[in-house]
Amino acid sequence: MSNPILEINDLKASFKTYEGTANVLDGIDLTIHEGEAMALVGETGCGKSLTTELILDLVPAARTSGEMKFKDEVVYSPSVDERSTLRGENISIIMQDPMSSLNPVFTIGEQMTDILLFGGGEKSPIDYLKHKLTRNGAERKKARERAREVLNEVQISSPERVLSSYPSELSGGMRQRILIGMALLADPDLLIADEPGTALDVTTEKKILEILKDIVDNRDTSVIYITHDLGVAHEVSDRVTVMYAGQVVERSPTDVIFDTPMHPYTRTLLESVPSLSTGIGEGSEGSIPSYVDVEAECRFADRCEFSEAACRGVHPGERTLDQGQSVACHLYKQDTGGRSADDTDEPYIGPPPWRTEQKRAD
Ligand SMILES: Nc1ncnc2c1ncn2[C@@H]1O[C@H](COP(=O)(O)OP(=O)(O)OP(=O)(O)O)[C@@H](O)[C@H]1O
Ligand code: NI
Repeated sequence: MSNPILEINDLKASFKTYEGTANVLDGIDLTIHEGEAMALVGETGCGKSLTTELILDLVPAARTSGEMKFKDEVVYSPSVDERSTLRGENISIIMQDPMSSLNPVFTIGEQMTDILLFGGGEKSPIDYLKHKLTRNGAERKKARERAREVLNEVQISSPERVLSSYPSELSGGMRQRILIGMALLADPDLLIADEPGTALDVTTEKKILEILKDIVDNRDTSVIYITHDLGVAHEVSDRVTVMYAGQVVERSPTDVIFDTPMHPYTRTLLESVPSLSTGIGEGSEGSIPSYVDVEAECRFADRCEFSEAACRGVHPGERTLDQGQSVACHLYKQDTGGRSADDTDEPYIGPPPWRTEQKRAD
Protein backbone atom coordinates (compact mmCIF):
# COMPACT_ATOMS: atom_id res chain seq x y z
CA MET A 1 0.00 0.00 0.00
CA SER A 2 1.18 3.53 -0.76
CA ASN A 3 2.19 6.05 1.90
CA PRO A 4 -0.38 7.60 4.18
CA ILE A 5 -1.15 11.18 3.24
CA LEU A 6 -3.49 11.98 6.11
CA GLU A 7 -3.57 10.35 9.52
CA ILE A 8 -6.05 11.16 12.24
CA ASN A 9 -5.69 9.63 15.67
CA ASP A 10 -8.28 9.60 18.42
CA LEU A 11 -10.04 12.75 17.29
CA LYS A 12 -12.65 13.93 19.75
CA ALA A 13 -14.90 16.94 19.38
CA SER A 14 -17.52 18.40 21.67
CA PHE A 15 -19.74 21.47 21.76
CA LYS A 16 -21.24 23.44 24.60
CA THR A 17 -25.00 23.57 24.11
CA TYR A 18 -27.93 24.77 26.23
CA GLU A 19 -28.69 21.18 27.20
CA GLY A 20 -25.10 20.45 28.22
CA THR A 21 -21.95 19.27 26.50
CA ALA A 22 -22.55 17.44 23.25
CA ASN A 23 -19.80 14.86 22.84
CA VAL A 24 -20.03 14.36 19.11
CA LEU A 25 -16.83 12.76 17.87
CA ASP A 26 -15.71 9.93 20.11
CA GLY A 27 -12.16 8.99 19.14
CA ILE A 28 -12.06 8.89 15.35
CA ASP A 29 -9.07 7.26 13.66
CA LEU A 30 -8.69 7.70 9.93
CA THR A 31 -5.88 7.07 7.48
CA ILE A 32 -5.95 8.05 3.82
CA HIS A 33 -3.18 6.82 1.54
CA GLU A 34 -1.76 8.51 -1.52
CA GLY A 35 -4.05 8.10 -4.51
CA GLU A 36 -6.76 6.41 -2.47
CA ALA A 37 -10.49 7.12 -2.72
CA MET A 38 -12.19 6.66 0.61
CA ALA A 39 -15.89 6.97 1.28
CA LEU A 40 -16.99 8.19 4.69
CA VAL A 41 -20.48 6.79 5.10
CA GLY A 42 -23.19 7.20 7.71
CA GLU A 43 -26.60 8.71 8.19
CA THR A 44 -27.33 12.36 8.80
CA GLY A 45 -25.80 13.89 11.93
CA CYS A 46 -23.24 11.14 12.53
CA GLY A 47 -20.29 13.54 12.23
CA LYS A 48 -18.98 13.05 8.69
CA SER A 49 -18.79 16.72 7.77
CA LEU A 50 -17.52 17.67 11.20
CA THR A 51 -14.62 15.22 10.94
CA THR A 52 -13.47 16.63 7.62
CA GLU A 53 -14.12 20.24 8.58
CA LEU A 54 -11.86 19.77 11.59
CA ILE A 55 -9.06 18.75 9.25
CA LEU A 56 -9.33 22.21 7.74
CA ASP A 57 -9.93 23.88 11.07
CA LEU A 58 -13.28 25.25 9.98
CA VAL A 59 -15.15 24.67 13.24
CA PRO A 60 -14.01 27.26 15.78
CA ALA A 61 -16.78 26.34 18.25
CA ALA A 62 -15.61 22.76 18.63
CA ARG A 63 -13.48 21.68 21.59
CA THR A 64 -11.16 19.06 20.24
CA SER A 65 -8.42 16.64 21.13
CA GLY A 66 -6.43 14.11 19.17
CA GLU A 67 -3.66 14.17 16.66
CA MET A 68 -3.56 14.87 12.96
CA LYS A 69 -0.75 14.47 10.48
CA PHE A 70 -0.71 15.51 6.85
CA LYS A 71 2.18 14.12 4.82
CA ASP A 72 4.03 13.28 8.02
CA GLU A 73 3.75 16.84 9.29
CA VAL A 74 1.89 17.18 12.57
CA VAL A 75 -0.87 19.70 12.01
CA TYR A 76 -2.64 19.18 15.26
CA SER A 77 -1.69 17.58 18.51
CA PRO A 78 -2.80 17.97 22.11
CA SER A 79 0.62 19.35 23.00
CA VAL A 80 0.46 22.13 20.44
CA ASP A 81 -1.82 25.06 21.09
CA GLU A 82 -1.92 26.52 17.64
CA ARG A 83 -2.86 24.50 14.65
CA SER A 84 -1.20 25.20 11.38
CA THR A 85 -3.85 25.74 8.79
CA LEU A 86 -3.87 23.59 5.70
CA ARG A 87 -6.78 25.23 3.99
CA GLY A 88 -6.22 26.04 0.35
CA GLU A 89 -2.69 24.68 0.23
CA ASN A 90 -2.84 20.95 -0.09
CA ILE A 91 -6.38 20.06 0.81
CA SER A 92 -9.49 21.32 -0.96
CA ILE A 93 -13.07 20.79 0.04
CA ILE A 94 -16.04 20.73 -2.28
CA MET A 95 -19.07 21.89 -0.38
CA GLN A 96 -22.51 20.38 -0.68
CA ASP A 97 -24.41 23.56 -1.49
CA PRO A 98 -23.18 25.38 -4.59
CA MET A 99 -25.44 28.38 -4.12
CA SER A 100 -24.18 29.33 -0.69
CA SER A 101 -20.56 28.72 -1.64
CA LEU A 102 -20.61 31.04 -4.65
CA ASN A 103 -20.84 34.81 -4.35
CA PRO A 104 -23.93 36.04 -6.22
CA VAL A 105 -22.50 39.48 -7.07
CA PHE A 106 -19.33 38.41 -8.88
CA THR A 107 -18.97 36.51 -12.14
CA ILE A 108 -17.54 33.00 -12.07
CA GLY A 109 -14.42 34.33 -13.80
CA GLU A 110 -13.89 37.00 -11.16
CA GLN A 111 -14.34 34.50 -8.35
CA MET A 112 -11.97 31.97 -9.86
CA THR A 113 -9.22 34.44 -10.68
CA ASP A 114 -9.54 35.96 -7.21
CA ILE A 115 -8.92 32.54 -5.69
CA LEU A 116 -5.78 32.20 -7.77
CA LEU A 117 -4.52 35.72 -7.16
CA PHE A 118 -5.44 36.25 -3.54
CA GLY A 119 -6.14 32.78 -2.16
CA GLY A 120 -9.47 31.63 -0.86
CA GLY A 121 -9.19 33.03 2.67
CA GLU A 122 -11.09 35.85 4.30
CA LYS A 123 -9.81 39.36 3.64
CA SER A 124 -10.89 42.76 4.78
CA PRO A 125 -12.67 44.69 2.01
CA ILE A 126 -9.92 47.32 1.97
CA ASP A 127 -7.12 44.77 1.56
CA TYR A 128 -9.12 43.09 -1.10
CA LEU A 129 -9.64 46.27 -3.13
CA LYS A 130 -5.99 47.22 -2.74
CA HIS A 131 -4.95 43.87 -4.14
CA LYS A 132 -7.50 44.01 -6.86
CA LEU A 133 -6.38 47.40 -8.10
CA THR A 134 -2.66 46.74 -7.98
CA ARG A 135 -2.46 43.34 -9.62
CA ASN A 136 -1.42 43.70 -13.21
CA GLY A 137 -3.26 42.56 -16.28
CA ALA A 138 -0.81 39.85 -17.29
CA GLU A 139 -1.22 38.05 -14.00
CA ARG A 140 -4.97 38.28 -14.28
CA LYS A 141 -4.86 36.92 -17.81
CA LYS A 142 -2.80 33.95 -16.69
CA ALA A 143 -5.24 33.28 -13.88
CA ARG A 144 -8.13 33.36 -16.30
CA GLU A 145 -6.31 30.90 -18.55
CA ARG A 146 -5.91 28.55 -15.58
CA ALA A 147 -9.60 28.95 -14.71
CA ARG A 148 -10.48 27.97 -18.27
CA GLU A 149 -8.29 24.89 -17.90
CA VAL A 150 -10.07 23.58 -14.83
CA LEU A 151 -13.46 24.30 -16.39
CA ASN A 152 -12.40 22.04 -19.24
CA GLU A 153 -11.43 19.45 -16.70
CA VAL A 154 -14.94 19.48 -15.22
CA GLN A 155 -16.27 19.06 -18.75
CA ILE A 156 -17.77 22.49 -19.24
CA SER A 157 -17.89 22.91 -22.99
CA SER A 158 -18.17 26.70 -23.19
CA PRO A 159 -15.79 27.95 -20.50
CA GLU A 160 -15.64 31.53 -21.80
CA ARG A 161 -19.37 31.96 -21.52
CA VAL A 162 -19.40 30.42 -18.05
CA LEU A 163 -16.55 32.63 -16.86
CA SER A 164 -18.57 35.72 -17.78
CA SER A 165 -21.74 34.46 -16.08
CA TYR A 166 -23.11 35.14 -12.64
CA PRO A 167 -23.98 32.10 -10.48
CA SER A 168 -27.73 32.74 -10.84
CA GLU A 169 -27.47 32.45 -14.62
CA LEU A 170 -26.27 28.86 -14.41
CA SER A 171 -27.96 25.56 -13.66
CA GLY A 172 -27.41 23.70 -10.39
CA GLY A 173 -25.34 21.05 -12.13
CA MET A 174 -23.17 23.71 -13.73
CA ARG A 175 -22.62 25.44 -10.40
CA GLN A 176 -21.62 22.16 -8.79
CA ARG A 177 -19.08 21.59 -11.58
CA ILE A 178 -17.69 25.05 -11.00
CA LEU A 179 -17.21 24.31 -7.31
CA ILE A 180 -15.26 21.20 -8.24
CA GLY A 181 -13.22 23.32 -10.64
CA MET A 182 -12.53 25.85 -7.91
CA ALA A 183 -11.33 23.09 -5.61
CA LEU A 184 -8.91 21.99 -8.33
CA LEU A 185 -7.37 25.42 -8.84
CA ALA A 186 -4.89 24.87 -6.03
CA ASP A 187 -3.85 21.44 -7.34
CA PRO A 188 -4.73 19.72 -4.08
CA ASP A 189 -3.14 16.48 -2.93
CA LEU A 190 -6.29 15.65 -0.99
CA LEU A 191 -9.79 16.44 -2.11
CA ILE A 192 -12.77 16.28 0.21
CA ALA A 193 -16.12 16.00 -1.52
CA ASP A 194 -19.01 16.54 0.88
CA GLU A 195 -22.07 14.94 -0.72
CA PRO A 196 -21.42 16.51 -4.11
CA GLY A 197 -24.53 16.75 -6.21
CA THR A 198 -27.00 15.57 -3.59
CA ALA A 199 -28.83 18.89 -3.81
CA LEU A 200 -29.51 18.09 -7.47
CA ASP A 201 -31.64 15.57 -9.30
CA VAL A 202 -30.45 11.98 -9.49
CA THR A 203 -29.25 12.09 -13.10
CA THR A 204 -27.23 15.25 -12.56
CA GLU A 205 -25.81 13.87 -9.33
CA LYS A 206 -24.67 10.78 -11.15
CA LYS A 207 -22.99 12.86 -13.83
CA ILE A 208 -21.22 14.98 -11.21
CA LEU A 209 -19.90 11.87 -9.51
CA GLU A 210 -18.66 10.50 -12.84
CA ILE A 211 -16.82 13.72 -13.61
CA LEU A 212 -15.29 13.79 -10.17
CA LYS A 213 -14.19 10.19 -10.38
CA ASP A 214 -12.55 10.78 -13.78
CA ILE A 215 -10.65 13.76 -12.41
CA VAL A 216 -9.49 11.88 -9.35
CA ASP A 217 -8.38 8.91 -11.46
CA ASN A 218 -6.51 11.10 -13.92
CA ARG A 219 -4.76 13.18 -11.31
CA ASP A 220 -4.17 10.38 -8.84
CA THR A 221 -5.40 12.69 -6.10
CA SER A 222 -6.43 11.22 -2.76
CA VAL A 223 -10.08 11.81 -2.06
CA ILE A 224 -12.59 11.51 0.76
CA TYR A 225 -16.15 11.20 -0.45
CA ILE A 226 -18.73 11.97 2.19
CA THR A 227 -22.04 10.25 1.58
CA HIS A 228 -24.98 8.73 3.41
CA ASP A 229 -25.46 6.33 0.52
CA LEU A 230 -23.49 3.08 0.30
CA GLY A 231 -24.63 2.85 -3.33
CA VAL A 232 -22.63 6.00 -4.10
CA ALA A 233 -19.68 4.67 -2.11
CA HIS A 234 -19.76 1.56 -4.27
CA GLU A 235 -19.42 3.63 -7.43
CA VAL A 236 -16.61 5.90 -6.39
CA SER A 237 -14.45 4.47 -3.61
CA ASP A 238 -11.71 1.91 -2.99
CA ARG A 239 -12.35 1.77 0.71
CA VAL A 240 -15.30 2.53 2.98
CA THR A 241 -15.30 3.84 6.53
CA VAL A 242 -18.67 3.61 8.25
CA MET A 243 -19.50 6.06 11.02
CA TYR A 244 -22.35 5.93 13.46
CA ALA A 245 -23.04 8.75 15.95
CA GLY A 246 -19.48 10.01 16.13
CA GLN A 247 -17.80 6.60 16.20
CA VAL A 248 -16.17 4.55 13.45
CA VAL A 249 -17.93 1.19 13.45
CA GLU A 250 -16.42 -0.53 10.43
CA ARG A 251 -13.81 -0.12 7.70
CA SER A 252 -13.42 -2.27 4.67
CA PRO A 253 -12.35 -2.46 1.06
CA THR A 254 -15.42 -1.40 -0.91
CA ASP A 255 -15.98 -4.67 -2.72
CA VAL A 256 -15.73 -6.64 0.51
CA ILE A 257 -18.21 -4.63 2.54
CA PHE A 258 -21.05 -5.30 0.13
CA ASP A 259 -20.48 -9.00 0.36
CA THR A 260 -19.80 -9.27 4.08
CA PRO A 261 -20.94 -6.29 6.14
CA MET A 262 -19.76 -7.11 9.65
CA HIS A 263 -21.28 -4.41 11.82
CA PRO A 264 -25.05 -4.60 12.39
CA TYR A 265 -25.25 -0.90 11.49
CA THR A 266 -23.51 -1.45 8.17
CA ARG A 267 -26.03 -4.14 7.48
CA THR A 268 -28.98 -1.79 8.03
CA LEU A 269 -27.27 0.78 5.79
CA LEU A 270 -26.94 -1.82 3.07
CA GLU A 271 -30.58 -2.72 3.39
CA SER A 272 -31.50 0.89 2.78
CA VAL A 273 -29.65 1.00 -0.55
CA PRO A 274 -32.42 0.88 -3.14
CA SER A 275 -32.32 -2.46 -4.87
CA LEU A 276 -32.04 -2.44 -8.63
CA SER A 277 -35.24 -4.42 -9.05
CA THR A 278 -37.60 -2.46 -6.82
CA GLY A 279 -35.86 0.89 -6.60
CA ILE A 280 -37.06 1.16 -3.02
CA GLY A 281 -34.83 0.90 0.00
CA GLU A 282 -36.16 -0.44 3.27
CA GLY A 283 -34.40 2.06 5.49
CA SER A 284 -33.75 1.45 9.14
CA GLU A 285 -35.75 2.36 12.18
CA GLY A 286 -34.78 4.83 14.90
CA SER A 287 -32.34 7.69 14.88
CA ILE A 288 -28.97 8.55 16.36
CA PRO A 289 -28.89 9.23 20.11
CA SER A 290 -28.53 12.72 21.55
CA TYR A 291 -24.87 13.67 21.87
CA VAL A 292 -25.60 15.19 25.27
CA ASP A 293 -25.53 12.29 27.76
CA VAL A 294 -24.78 9.48 25.34
CA GLU A 295 -24.76 6.54 27.67
CA ALA A 296 -23.95 3.38 25.76
CA GLU A 297 -20.34 2.70 24.91
CA CYS A 298 -21.42 1.38 21.55
CA ARG A 299 -23.69 4.17 20.43
CA PHE A 300 -25.65 1.88 18.14
CA ALA A 301 -26.73 -0.35 21.08
CA ASP A 302 -30.24 1.11 21.35
CA ARG A 303 -31.04 0.31 17.74
CA CYS A 304 -29.20 -2.97 17.51
CA GLU A 305 -31.09 -6.24 17.48
CA PHE A 306 -27.98 -8.06 18.74
CA SER A 307 -27.17 -5.75 21.64
CA GLU A 308 -26.23 -7.17 25.02
CA ALA A 309 -25.15 -5.77 28.37
CA ALA A 310 -21.52 -5.32 27.29
CA CYS A 311 -22.52 -2.95 24.48
CA ARG A 312 -23.66 -0.39 27.04
CA GLY A 313 -20.76 -0.78 29.43
CA VAL A 314 -17.57 -1.27 27.42
CA HIS A 315 -16.49 0.17 24.11
CA PRO A 316 -15.99 -2.80 21.80
CA GLY A 317 -12.63 -1.62 20.46
CA GLU A 318 -11.78 -2.19 16.85
CA ARG A 319 -10.64 -5.57 15.71
CA THR A 320 -8.98 -6.49 12.48
CA LEU A 321 -10.52 -9.24 10.41
CA ASP A 322 -9.54 -10.95 7.19
CA GLN A 323 -9.65 -9.21 3.82
CA GLY A 324 -8.55 -5.85 5.17
CA GLN A 325 -11.74 -5.36 7.12
CA SER A 326 -12.09 -4.17 10.69
CA VAL A 327 -15.07 -3.77 12.97
CA ALA A 328 -15.91 -2.36 16.39
CA CYS A 329 -18.63 -4.64 17.71
CA HIS A 330 -19.02 -6.97 20.68
CA LEU A 331 -20.50 -9.66 18.45
CA TYR A 332 -17.03 -10.61 17.38
CA LYS A 333 -15.86 -11.39 20.83
CA GLN A 334 -18.36 -14.10 21.63
CA ASP A 335 -16.73 -16.90 19.72
CA THR A 336 -13.26 -16.23 21.00
CA GLY A 337 -14.16 -17.77 24.33
CA GLY A 338 -14.66 -14.51 26.14
CA ARG A 339 -11.24 -13.02 25.51
CA SER A 340 -11.26 -9.31 25.03
CA ALA A 341 -10.39 -7.62 21.76
CA ASP A 342 -7.05 -6.52 23.18
CA ASP A 343 -5.53 -9.78 24.37
CA THR A 344 -6.51 -12.12 21.58
CA ASP A 345 -4.01 -12.90 18.91
CA GLU A 346 -6.46 -14.93 16.90
CA PRO A 347 -9.29 -12.60 16.04
CA TYR A 348 -12.67 -14.18 15.53
CA ILE A 349 -13.22 -14.56 11.84
CA GLY A 350 -16.53 -16.34 11.77
CA PRO A 351 -19.47 -14.95 9.86
CA PRO A 352 -21.83 -12.42 11.39
CA PRO A 353 -24.96 -13.94 12.95
CA TRP A 354 -27.22 -13.05 10.02
CA ARG A 355 -24.96 -15.10 7.79
CA THR A 356 -25.21 -18.11 10.07
CA GLU A 357 -28.99 -17.81 10.06
CA GLN A 358 -28.92 -17.70 6.27
CA LYS A 359 -26.84 -20.84 6.15
CA ARG A 360 -29.23 -22.67 8.43
CA ALA A 361 -32.13 -21.69 6.24
CA ASP A 362 -30.40 -22.97 3.09
N1 LIG B 1 -20.78 24.34 15.27
C1 LIG B 1 -21.50 23.38 15.86
N2 LIG B 1 -22.12 23.61 17.04
C2 LIG B 1 -22.85 22.65 17.66
N3 LIG B 1 -23.03 21.42 17.15
C3 LIG B 1 -22.46 21.13 15.97
C4 LIG B 1 -21.65 22.08 15.26
N4 LIG B 1 -21.21 21.51 14.11
C5 LIG B 1 -21.71 20.24 14.12
N5 LIG B 1 -22.44 20.01 15.23
C6 LIG B 1 -23.15 18.77 15.57
O1 LIG B 1 -22.35 17.67 15.23
C7 LIG B 1 -23.17 16.60 14.77
C8 LIG B 1 -22.60 16.03 13.50
O2 LIG B 1 -22.83 16.92 12.44
P1 LIG B 1 -22.26 16.69 10.96
O3 LIG B 1 -22.71 17.85 10.17
O4 LIG B 1 -20.84 16.39 11.00
O5 LIG B 1 -23.05 15.39 10.49
P2 LIG B 1 -23.03 14.69 9.06
O6 LIG B 1 -22.69 13.27 9.30
O7 LIG B 1 -22.17 15.44 8.13
O8 LIG B 1 -24.56 14.78 8.63
P3 LIG B 1 -25.24 15.18 7.21
O9 LIG B 1 -25.28 13.92 6.41
O10 LIG B 1 -26.60 15.64 7.60
O11 LIG B 1 -24.42 16.26 6.57
C9 LIG B 1 -24.57 17.14 14.64
O12 LIG B 1 -25.35 16.66 15.71
C10 LIG B 1 -24.42 18.63 14.75
O13 LIG B 1 -25.49 19.20 15.40
NI1 NI C 1 -22.57 16.58 6.45
